Amino acid sequence: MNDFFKLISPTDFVALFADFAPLADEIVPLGAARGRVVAKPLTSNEALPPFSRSTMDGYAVRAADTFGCSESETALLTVIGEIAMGASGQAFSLRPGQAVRIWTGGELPLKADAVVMVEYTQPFDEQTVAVFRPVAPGENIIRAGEDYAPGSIVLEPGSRLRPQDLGVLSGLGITSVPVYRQPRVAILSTGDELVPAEQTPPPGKIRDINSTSLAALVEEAGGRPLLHGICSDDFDRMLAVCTEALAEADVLLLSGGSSVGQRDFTKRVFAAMPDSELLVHGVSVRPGKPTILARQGNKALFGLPGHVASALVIFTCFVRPLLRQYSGLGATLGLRTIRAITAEQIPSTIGREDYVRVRLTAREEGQSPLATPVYGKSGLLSPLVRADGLLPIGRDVEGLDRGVECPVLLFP
Ligand SMILES: Nc1nc2c(c(=O)[nH]1)N[C@H]1C(S)=C(S)[C@@H](COP(=O)(O)OP(=O)(O)OC[C@H]3O[C@@H](n4cnc5c(N)ncnc54)[C@H](O)[C@@H]3O)O[C@H]1N2
Ligand code: MOO
Repeated sequence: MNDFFKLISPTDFVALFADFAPLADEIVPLGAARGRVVAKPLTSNEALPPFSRSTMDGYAVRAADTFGCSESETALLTVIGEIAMGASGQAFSLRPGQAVRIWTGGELPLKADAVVMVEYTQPFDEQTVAVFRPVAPGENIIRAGEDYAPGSIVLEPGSRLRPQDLGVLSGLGITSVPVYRQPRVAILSTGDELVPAEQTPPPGKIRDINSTSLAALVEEAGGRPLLHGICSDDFDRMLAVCTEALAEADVLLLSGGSSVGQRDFTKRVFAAMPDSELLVHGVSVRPGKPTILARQGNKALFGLPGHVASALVIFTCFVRPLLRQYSGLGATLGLRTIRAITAEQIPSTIGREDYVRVRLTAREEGQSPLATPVYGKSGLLSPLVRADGLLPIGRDVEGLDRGVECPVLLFP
């Protein structure tokens, strides 16, 4: 009996990733840090903003001087000067009854606690401005340190850097960041029927699809794909190519090249690699049952099913969480999930977790979208192209009725 049938559950599969350590950290400049994952706490050494600033064009005032003023009873304030943009406001200190002309973003003068918008003022004479709407203390200003106080933690380890995060770091003068190294993922397609996508396949051959879709999936998940092309179904050749590819990588993805009996072939290649250990040979999911996982120290080797849709689903459910584990994000799917309603009855077989490809149709506002299954053999990609996400149906569930609520994992 071939040991395809020693199936591991998807949960047990993902649990294995806890034994893979996140990769070491490295320092990268801010310009190259988008999407990278922070490896150490980032703390502000200074206040942001560094000084109290006006958020409007107008007059910096002592708010109390404007209390009770109105259109019929204006407050008359003496204008003692103007703070040019980029000049320090500390050149002025307001005494009661005084104001200073200020622009959006300018540093407040000493003793000022609010800004009156220019629209609510009128010049009275050369040195006096009439204010006809009162302001409260703190109005129209951002206080020093209101964004971040000195010593506060700005980003915790495990944060994936988004544009707004990078903006804050640059505001604080943190121009390089410690981040986890990106996992390097060697991608190898195998099968004597495959030719590179640039070539016109002769009869009996097809173009390599998996290399391209897997490389894009790796990039999207924050890894760095290393393409190794196509390898023929030859044990010695494959052992040499896999060994060489893994030497430069953290993960090896080997897709196809081995139906049933020949699956042992991938297993034998992985087993023959120095210091390797076989962890999984078959997982109870559909599509993608004939999946192999081996490790070599902290490196992982995946034997992915050759069928194009199966390879994609297995990447999403298993390779992606491992890449996240290496990147410091934890072994999670990292996909957005939404609640949807099944548009029709969806059958499923007991014993295997089904990942049904579904298309979502919006309904009226406030209502969950409808999930319609897009059926198709796992050798076809068009169902995945038409689908918006995957609807997991548990191992012990026989199927879903029409009209039931279900979670849908959205494709990234
Ligand atoms: N008698 C049985 N046959 C098969 C079984 C089974 O249990 N008994 N399992 C089926 C299932 S399920 C899957 S999934 C596949 C597993 O396929 P392999 O991983 O062994 O890979 P291949 O046989 O090489 O490929 C299958 C299919 O995919 C095409 N392929 C492979 N690589 C690529 C690529 N890079 N780009 C495009 N297409 C690729 C290949 O030409 C085959 O058509 O086995 C079933 N068979
Ligand atoms: O398990 Mo296969 O991956 O159904 O096509």
